[in-house]
Amino acid sequence: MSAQILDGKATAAKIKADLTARVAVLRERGIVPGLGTVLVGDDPGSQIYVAGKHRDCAEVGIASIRRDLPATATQAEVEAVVDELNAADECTGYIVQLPLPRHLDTLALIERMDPEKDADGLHPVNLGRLVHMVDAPLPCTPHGIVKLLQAYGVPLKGAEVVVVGRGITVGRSLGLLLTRRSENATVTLCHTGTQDLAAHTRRADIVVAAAGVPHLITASMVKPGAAVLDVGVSRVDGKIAGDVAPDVADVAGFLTPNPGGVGPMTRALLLANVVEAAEKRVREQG
Ligand SMILES: Nc1nc(=O)c2c([nH]1)NC[C@@H]1CN(c3ccc(C(=O)N[C@@H](CCC(=O)O)C(=O)O)cc3)C=[N+]21
Repeated sequence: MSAQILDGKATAAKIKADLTARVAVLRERGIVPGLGTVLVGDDPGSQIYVAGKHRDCAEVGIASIRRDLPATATQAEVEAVVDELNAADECTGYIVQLPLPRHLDTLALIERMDPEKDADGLHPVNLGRLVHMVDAPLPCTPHGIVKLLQAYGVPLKGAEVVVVGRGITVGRSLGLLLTRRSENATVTLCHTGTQDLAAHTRRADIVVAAAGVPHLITASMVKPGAAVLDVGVSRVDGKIAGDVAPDVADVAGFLTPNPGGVGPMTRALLLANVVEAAEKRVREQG
């Protein structure tokens, strides 16, 4: 038996086609959505991701605004760029690429962003809005995971979901999305302090591996037929290694490829946040 592939690339392409149409409507009204990226330093992985985001923008008609700073940039220098993008009308949403060099205060920079321009959905105000269940830009990877499961008809209502990894960008916020009334899943959040990880994952209908530990999830840890989503992006010997071991394909019912799974969905939902911010601006300013 082999798992059905949860094709993130194909699902992201459909989302981007819908966004392209919405951007065209905005452009007819004289509004051009613009995505800004703030990249500090020269980490090769981050360079590739940022380049990919600008390629996606070009594909759907979103304007690109790039701000690249050297690894030696001071807190004040990055803050000045954040202030500039907060004020820039042509920038409807932006991200500060993570991780930042260690001498910078990441939370202080995210808090300084205009929450209405937070394309990552990671500003404390927007995470708070998510807790309160009011409208806000959603964190892109968790949102992409929910959209991908829905696209393949994987049932969420009543499902037992085990999320592995408690990072802000994925694990911690995914539980908030999946436990909304509209999704109604039951979520267990596992982390490095979890006593018996396999005992949890074996009970799960859906396993989301977002720990950043290569091949952490193996076949013996997965219930036959379960959906397994691989969020890991470790680099081992220059190749991307996910959190899910290849033999999981023999027991899982649904599986994301990696690359080609969660990554492209993350990028598509980032664009969605930018388009939605532009549409919201139109609604509010007429
Ligand atoms: N402020 C911020 N927001 C982010 O969303 C953010 C970030 N910082 N820092 C780094 C992580 C990582 N991340 C990825 C997104 C897409 C792919 C992706 O599309 N990967 C391709 C493969 C690309 C390749 O070959 O490297 C795929 O999975 O098919 C990967 C990784 C977003 N992140």
